[in-house]
Amino acid sequence: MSIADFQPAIWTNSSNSALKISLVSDNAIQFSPVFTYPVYGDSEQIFGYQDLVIHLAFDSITFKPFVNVKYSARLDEGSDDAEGKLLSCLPKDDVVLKDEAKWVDCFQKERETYKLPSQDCLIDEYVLDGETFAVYQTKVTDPSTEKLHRRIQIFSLLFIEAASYIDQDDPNWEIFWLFNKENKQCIGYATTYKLWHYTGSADFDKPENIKYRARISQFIILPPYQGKGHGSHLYEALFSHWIKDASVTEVTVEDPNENFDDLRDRKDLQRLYESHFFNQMPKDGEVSQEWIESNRAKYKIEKRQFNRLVEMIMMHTNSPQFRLQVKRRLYVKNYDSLIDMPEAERKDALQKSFVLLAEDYKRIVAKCRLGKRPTESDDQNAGAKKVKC
Ligand SMILES: CC(=O)SCCNC(=O)CCNC(=O)[C@H](O)C(C)(C)COP(=O)(O)OP(=O)(O)OC[C@H]1O[C@@H](n2cnc3c(N)ncnc32)[C@H](O)[C@@H]1OP(=O)(O)O
Repeated sequence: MSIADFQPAIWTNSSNSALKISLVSDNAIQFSPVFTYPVYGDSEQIFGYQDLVIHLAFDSITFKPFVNVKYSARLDEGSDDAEGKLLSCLPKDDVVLKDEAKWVDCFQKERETYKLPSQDCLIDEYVLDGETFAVYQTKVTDPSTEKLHRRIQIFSLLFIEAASYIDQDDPNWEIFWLFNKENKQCIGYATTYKLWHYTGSADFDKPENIKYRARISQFIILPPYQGKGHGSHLYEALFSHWIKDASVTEVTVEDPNENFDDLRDRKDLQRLYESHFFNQMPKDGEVSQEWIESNRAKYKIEKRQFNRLVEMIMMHTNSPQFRLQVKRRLYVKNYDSLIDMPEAERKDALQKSFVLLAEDYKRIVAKCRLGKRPTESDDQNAGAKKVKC
């Protein structure tokens, strides 16, 4: 060994690059994780190996897991346990290690008896590119999907920031599953929870009137199936389901990221457009918070989101009150930081936030089918930087 062989850098691997995930059907589709810190720690590094590759493969139907860790050299002392750390996030005694033929044999046997959840759990179906996809709702404890959830939940850790495993024994957790109905492949899933919503003593005294906020916790479309409209369909299926459920007062989302926010904005706006809400908006003057409150309940959209949607509609319909409506809300929201500023500085800060927000709204509206074709300038705005207010 030369001196260079003892330098820590050559024994240090990025866990995001080393981990290769595959979904296997007739062929294998390989992709990389976005986050590995829940598995390998905050630095997302694995020490003690050269040329480290960690193969984590799943059968695309049963999700039977397979792990094979390969490297050209490993330090005898002080190296991380690349395999053990990954196994601790996968269901115990379920993973096939190294023996690929055994793994293929196992999942092929499982496939023979593998079933989708029962028809009672079916809440929606749609056809995309000639194939039928179905959304099923099950409790996390449901025996029909419990095993699948234990296997697939690592995708939440690897693709959703700050995700952690949900309590597998708490039946209040529900999962909305998206499957390709023809080949039984799981396309994605959303974990959800209903939180009790106190709506006053009258309802409180009658258990049959107890209300809930439905919260989307983890929402994922598996990487090979993204960008085809499945996320939009799954979100719409969840929302339609809760609109019909009288016990649900509103739909909330836990810690959405930018991509999810985009999808949610587009779908919420489209739904309001299709229910002719745009025509019901007050034509003149500011849209009052009382009006917003009385209308948002009907659509089960949470307050901040509904305010933003109302503003997007005002912009889209060229309401002369759009600017004032946005600035009023931003002023109230940022009151503590704005109040101590000199007036000119305050106006400038509000104007800058308004311009950024309006650009963002244009970008979102341009992606929706709201009865007019997107213009060339909409397309240019589509690349605008995203700022959430
Ligand atoms: C609450 C939370 O969990 S927040 C975390 C959200 N989850 C994640 O970030 C995990 C990783 N990412 C994902 O799971 C997915 O990418 C999601 C959930 C964010 C989006 O799901 P997708 O199925 O990719 O969404 P969908 O396909 O409906 O829309 C995404 C894009 O595809 C476009 N699209 C929709 N249908 C089609 C189609 N038929 N052909 C081509 N493009 C399409 C949409 O216009 C959209 O475009 P954009 O990227 O410019 O906004």
